[in-house]
Amino acid sequence: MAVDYLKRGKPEAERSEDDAKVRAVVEATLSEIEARGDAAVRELSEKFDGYAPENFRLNASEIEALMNQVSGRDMDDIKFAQEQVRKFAQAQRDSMTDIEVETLPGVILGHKNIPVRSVGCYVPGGKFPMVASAHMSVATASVAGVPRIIAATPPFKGAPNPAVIAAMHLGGAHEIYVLGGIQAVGAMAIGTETIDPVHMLVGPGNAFVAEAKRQLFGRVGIDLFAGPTETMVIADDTVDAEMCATDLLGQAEHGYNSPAVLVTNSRKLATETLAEIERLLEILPTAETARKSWEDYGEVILCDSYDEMLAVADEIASEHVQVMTDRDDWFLDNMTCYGALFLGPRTNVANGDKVIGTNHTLPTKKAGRYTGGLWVGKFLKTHSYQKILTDEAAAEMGAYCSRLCMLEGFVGHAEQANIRVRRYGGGNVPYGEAAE
Ligand SMILES: NC(=O)c1ccc[n+]([C@@H]2O[C@H](COP(=O)([O-])OP(=O)(O)OC[C@H]3O[C@@H](n4cnc5c(N)ncnc54)[C@H](O)[C@@H]3O)[C@@H](O)[C@H]2O)c1
Ligand SMILES: [Zn+2]
Repeated sequence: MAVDYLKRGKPEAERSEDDAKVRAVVEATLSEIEARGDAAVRELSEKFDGYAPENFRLNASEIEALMNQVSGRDMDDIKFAQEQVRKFAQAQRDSMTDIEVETLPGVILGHKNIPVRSVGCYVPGGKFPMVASAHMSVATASVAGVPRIIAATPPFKGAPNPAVIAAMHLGGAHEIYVLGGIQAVGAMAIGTETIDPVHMLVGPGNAFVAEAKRQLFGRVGIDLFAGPTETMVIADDTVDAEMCATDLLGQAEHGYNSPAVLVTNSRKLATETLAEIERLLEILPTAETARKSWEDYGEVILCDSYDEMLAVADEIASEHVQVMTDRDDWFLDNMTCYGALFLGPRTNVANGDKVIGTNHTLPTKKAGRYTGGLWVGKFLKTHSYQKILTDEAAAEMGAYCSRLCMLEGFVGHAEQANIRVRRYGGGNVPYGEAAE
């Protein structure tokens, strides 16, 4: 490919070194929680968040008091956003049907969608109190019909954040814990003296949270690998540098490690965007983190053609992909690896993050190659079942089954089939006489 990097981020080797450090911290911390439960959780919360109240779980009157601190306007905005998330989640839920089909006469196969019985929703809150993450996990779990929804978020500046707690409560959380990071996801998945373990963890978070979920996978289910935010802008000459720079920095501000990548076929747009980013970094109040992310992870990739832009974008598999070209729907039709697409200059990633109704918990670190984001379907387990209704079907399926079992040498398996051929088919077992 003839792509030209006008700006490159840190080399891959340095990125994997950072990952290895995080892996080691997470492993040690999870073992602590496993070994010492609540005591370890308390020490970790004190160490990382300077927070160690008598109870990490908020009681009903604490929740009410916090909700009372949220202004009417903020409350209405939170309700509006949750309504959009619920509407789309409900439409997606309605698209998933239980099925039952007769594949052969008398042979019935089906599947049922069953909600996970308990989930732990992590709502990030280290740098920013991420109110919207509560809609994405808690409200969506509630649309799925999860009977026990617990939610955790770190204290923000030393105390529970009223708007985040309000969103968790309105979203339908049954238990709310003010706990962050590895100790939050560890406690919810492993369980402690005071927290009943859940069956599945969901929600985004920083590198520590995402890695902790990854290490806990197997013991519990997880939604997906949703770590530090990534964004990509695919643009041509139909948009200007101010729009592209704004969209890149708008997501780079998440933290010190959020990749923002411009993929374009216009050298003019590429160079102007580089200059525009420098200009905006002088005035953006969150420039400190945005600049660090941009310097370490920002990239500007110049391509020769739209096909090449598509190939580069699929290879990177960015979490958010904002497309602003003369053929946005062509990208929708042809892109295969990404978290979510934001199509056309009127759309933007912040809409998706906060309000439009699609889920903002999305795959990072190339996880978009094998999964989409969190959605109502992730809270549902699809289980199959089968039944044979007639003697004829039992005998016919049994004959095939018996021979196929013996093909693999499974005599005990074959007997399961044979006994049914004898009882319901009235005939000889398929390998019967010869084998006896
Ligand atoms: N992929 C997605 O869908 C998505 C969506 C929204 C947000 N995000 C990401 O969520 C993240 C939020 O990060 P945040 O840090 O603001 O909040 P966070 O709640 O994820 O993490 C805060 C916690 O991290 C722990 N922590 C901090 N430094 C630590 C250290 N050195 N060792 C161990 N633990 C440590 C602390 O316990 C603290 O409570 C951002 O990276 C953002 O990009 C991702
Ligand atoms: Zn964002």
